[in-house]
Amino acid sequence: MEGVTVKVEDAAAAAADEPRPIESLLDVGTPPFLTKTLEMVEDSSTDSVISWSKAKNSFIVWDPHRLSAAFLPKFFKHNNFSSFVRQLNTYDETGMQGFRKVDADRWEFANEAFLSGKKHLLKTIKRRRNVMMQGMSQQGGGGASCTELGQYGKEEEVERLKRDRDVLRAEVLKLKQQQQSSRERLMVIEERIRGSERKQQQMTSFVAKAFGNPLFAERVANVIDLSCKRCGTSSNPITDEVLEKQLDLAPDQSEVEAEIETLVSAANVGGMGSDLLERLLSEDEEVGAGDWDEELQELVDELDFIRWGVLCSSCEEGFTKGLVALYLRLIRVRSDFTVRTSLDLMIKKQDISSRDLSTLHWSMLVWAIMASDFVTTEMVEPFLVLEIASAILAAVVGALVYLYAPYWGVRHVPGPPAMPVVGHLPLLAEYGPDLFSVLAKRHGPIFRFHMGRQPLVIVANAELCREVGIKKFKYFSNRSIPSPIAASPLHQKGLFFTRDARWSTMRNMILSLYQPSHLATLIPTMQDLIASATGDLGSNDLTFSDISLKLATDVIGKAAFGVDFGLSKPISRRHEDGRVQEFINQHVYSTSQLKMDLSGSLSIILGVLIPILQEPFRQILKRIPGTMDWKVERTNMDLSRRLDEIVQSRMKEEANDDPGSKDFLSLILGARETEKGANKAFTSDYVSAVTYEHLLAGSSTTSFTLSSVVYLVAGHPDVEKKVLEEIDGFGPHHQMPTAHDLQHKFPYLDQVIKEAMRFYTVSPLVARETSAEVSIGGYLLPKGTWVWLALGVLTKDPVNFPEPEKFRPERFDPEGEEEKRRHPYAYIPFGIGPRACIGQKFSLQEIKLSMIHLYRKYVFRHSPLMENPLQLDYGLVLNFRHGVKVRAIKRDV
Ligand code: HEM
Repeated sequence: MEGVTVKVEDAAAAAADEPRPIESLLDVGTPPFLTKTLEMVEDSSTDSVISWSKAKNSFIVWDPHRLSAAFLPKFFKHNNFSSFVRQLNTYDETGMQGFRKVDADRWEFANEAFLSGKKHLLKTIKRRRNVMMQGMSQQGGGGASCTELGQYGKEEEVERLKRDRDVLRAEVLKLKQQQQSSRERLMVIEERIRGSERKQQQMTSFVAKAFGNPLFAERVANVIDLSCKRCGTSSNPITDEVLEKQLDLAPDQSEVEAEIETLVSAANVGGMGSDLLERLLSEDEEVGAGDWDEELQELVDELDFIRWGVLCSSCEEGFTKGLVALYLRLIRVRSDFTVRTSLDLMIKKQDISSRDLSTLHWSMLVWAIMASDFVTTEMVEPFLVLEIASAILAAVVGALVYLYAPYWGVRHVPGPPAMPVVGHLPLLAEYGPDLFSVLAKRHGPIFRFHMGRQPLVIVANAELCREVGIKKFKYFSNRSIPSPIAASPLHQKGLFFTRDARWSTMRNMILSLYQPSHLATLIPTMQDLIASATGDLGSNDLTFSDISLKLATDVIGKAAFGVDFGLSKPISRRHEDGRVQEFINQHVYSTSQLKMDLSGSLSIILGVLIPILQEPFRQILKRIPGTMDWKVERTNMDLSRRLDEIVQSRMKEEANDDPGSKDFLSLILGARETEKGANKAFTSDYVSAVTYEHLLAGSSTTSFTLSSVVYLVAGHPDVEKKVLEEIDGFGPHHQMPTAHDLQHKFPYLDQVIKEAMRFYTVSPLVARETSAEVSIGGYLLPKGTWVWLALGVLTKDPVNFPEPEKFRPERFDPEGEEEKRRHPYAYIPFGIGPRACIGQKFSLQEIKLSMIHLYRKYVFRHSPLMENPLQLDYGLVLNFRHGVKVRAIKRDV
């Protein structure tokens, strides 16, 4: 650190900031207080209250109360007599210019310079120098004062001390701030020095290597004979003595340090140079041409070795050789900042001003050596090989750190050994969704699963789910964003993936649209669509899951957008235009890309394996026609455009006060205007995304659930019998149930639906992400950990669901023992806590209505074309791989 000086950037400003002694703050010329007091005493109208003594060399306060009430406010803007006395007291009564309390029995004060008609003398009266010390001694009872320490004195002292304390506090604060900023500056400088030292070490080790090479040494020896080839001038002033120094091959640490010391002190001669060096060293500061005058020249002269480099300045060749000699010399002395300074100087002198100095700094070494006669490529090669090898090593270490960093934070959580890059994905391919039950059995209720590089902490226990979803919700209020979604802004802007404050504003607003009263108004629309979809199922084998998907899409299309997609109508009755069909095609394509395995687009796969590559690759691939990324991008763009069109035209309708249809979109646009803060959160792109999300979240989940009910009931005649009894028992088949009926008159359907959702949990994993470090199940999870709740494991746990592989709706009978015994959060197919599914009631209403319609007309049997056991696809939600194939048998009723 020796020889390093800290530059004061702005002396004036710094001086202004400097703390000043309290005395100087008090030294303010003739105090207004004295002037006003004199005025008050002089004023003959106040004589009954305050007046001169007979001798006119002291004044007497005859009536302190009246003085406080009538005159102090007028002259001093307060009515506090004690304050007035205190002010007098701040003028040193023991000094020549002080106030004395003349008479112990009355308020009479005197001062040599406080005389009638002698206003000009007032400025000679000075305030006491050390008010605080005086105050303290008074407190201790010592010292004389003009104030009697009675009623006024003590209060007075307290007030004064308070004020003094405040002044001191402000001073201390200021000093602290200055100390802090000095400390910060020091840290910056230390960091720079460390950086310089690092570079110097690298350079030294290179030079040591170069000089260790006999060929190099030999070439250096030739320096003596070198002369400039072009102009013939002897460019080499290097004497034997200098050469000896240069060939001192193993630079001794202490010698090098000594050289640096010499250099720095040379630069500092007479206080000159150090500031300049500082400024040259500073990366933030540009040194203008005007700064390069005498001072610099002096510095150059002192750093005499620089002359070696510029001796042959008559031609470029000479310059190059001189430069190389200089450079080698400079890097040997390990003074990096000197190298910079000198190079800058050299370049300035040779007028190569346009070069980028910072780039030059490193490349200069290689360039200079290659361009010179001193060094051959063979000499440099080992150095380059070393460089390349270190670069490769650094890259490998970097890659390993990148790949394993997320794992490191959760390494204590148990889990099976993970393969590099792909993690546990091969296990998922082998076991399918059952994998998590298998892992829970092996590793307990909380374990690690690596989706590619990303570790997930899987929670497979009802109580822990309650902890994550409800008790510690504030740490888990957001969802982690998986790779397929990270690639799609359209999907990210829905409620599902929005975060923090925006999420809560959006959620509160949407929730208000899901009031039971609004859901009840949707019943007739749902019934129309269901009747149309299930009107004629024929008697052939059919893929029921396709029918239910069309139906669910139509229902949600109508409820969300007010658009009749008409997918479930017979083709002859569809009045769809090409645009609707195109929209649906795009929707289906976009949805089918959201897979969690390795079958998505290349950028999505990369997102799973090496997330850092996902976005760059997506950007490239989406521009290459024919790639899956290109198709996804186009589809999503088209989809967004169409959604925007729908939103824009609906906005216009709203603006025109056109009542239109009261679908979700209209309601949300209306609420946007009325609810506080909603307009900000719900910009039109978010409105599009949330509306579209309904289509996404509402269609495949509902359709999957309805299909699994039909599939499971078809395989369980006893259940089917009870279902039919309940539906038939409700009333004549033309009687449509109301919202109230749906809630209270179909208890067995409730149980069947619940059991089907338990049997095939459409969303077996629910995602969360920690927003701060938090402990779950005894494991401390760092901020940003992906924590997923394994709803699918809970529903297959025999502790909560005995004989879980059996389809038995009665286990949900509210009167049954099993239901009563079960942990309240063992069955959560719609999620848990404030982030649970928003569409739960909507979809249950739709499923129940569909069942009533279907089973009034048909019963179903498994088609022989149906595989056994049923195969599932594992995407963002579960799907039937080959669909649910059944045969509809018309009921004879
Ligand atoms: C059987 C049908 C459905 C099932 C099984 C289901 C399941 C789920 C699950 C498990 C979650 C995550 C909950 C959590 O993280 O705790 C969720 C969230 C969500 N669901 Fe559903 N869902 C269904 C139908 C619907 C429908 C019909 C809609 C729309 C009308 C919908 C809209 C949403 C939305 C917007 C969220 C995100 C809520 C938020 O983050 O605040 N879902 N759903």
